[in-house]
Amino acid sequence: AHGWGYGATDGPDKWAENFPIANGPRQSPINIVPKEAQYDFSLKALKLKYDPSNAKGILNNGHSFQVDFVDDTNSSTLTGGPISGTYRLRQFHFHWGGTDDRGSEHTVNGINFPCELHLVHWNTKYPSFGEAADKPDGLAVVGVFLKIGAANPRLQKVLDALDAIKNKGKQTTFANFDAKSLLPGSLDYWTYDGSLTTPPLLESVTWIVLKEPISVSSAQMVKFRKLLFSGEGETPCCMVDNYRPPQPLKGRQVRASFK
Ligand SMILES: NS(=O)(=O)c1ccc(C(=O)NCc2ccccc2F)cc1
Ligand SMILES: [Zn+2]
Repeated sequence: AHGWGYGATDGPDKWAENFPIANGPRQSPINIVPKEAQYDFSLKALKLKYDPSNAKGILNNGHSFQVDFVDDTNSSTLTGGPISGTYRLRQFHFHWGGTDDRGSEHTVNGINFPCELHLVHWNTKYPSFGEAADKPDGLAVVGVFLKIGAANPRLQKVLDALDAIKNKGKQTTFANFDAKSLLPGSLDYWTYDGSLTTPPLLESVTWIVLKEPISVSSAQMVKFRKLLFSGEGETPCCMVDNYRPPQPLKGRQVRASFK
């Protein structure tokens, strides 16, 4: 079966067996080298318009947890930046490590952050997320690094919901959440053409990685790590290290929206 995970037998080094695109030309994540990123004056400012009332639920999908949004109207959208047209917010989720020294998917000059937030959007030129997910311009994901520091009050509502979704497959309602509150002060970004960082690893993502991290405390990271990959009644397996390591750039250009 297409069971994949992050363990020794089903982790990133094994994904190419069922998903050969894992060795494709535009895989994600990557290591970002700021000095090698080209400043592009034609890149527009990111415009993120999120309606808190679109938040629907929070789900443990066995690989991460995600907050899902109602995406049947253009009330929560991403425009501007490197993309053309309008992309709708579908969900956000995180990747994190077993300790504070690792966990992010993208790295900067080889540095890992303890956690990375992904806000997933799909191009409304296609009728649905599923239709957009395998098109070269189908998806746009905004990546935000989390850096150990002061506790982040904006994360607290998300973290407090995790006790209710400890096991794979559990979900609960999650209403009235402003995803914009998770963004840093600056929307300066790096951008490059990439892929989903989990199977099916589709090469359909315009990546937009913000330069400025948001804060998270060590105590808050402990809460992420209380989640389980495993389902109820299965041998408990802590949900940690659910990140893919950086992939070969294969000649791609990383552009910067800032000097
Ligand atoms: N870590 S990330 O790159 O931001 C990422 C974002 C979304 C997905 C996803 O939706 N997978 C399920 C899926 C894939 C394709 C079609 C339909 C799906 F539901 C996977 C990875
Ligand atoms: Zn992700």
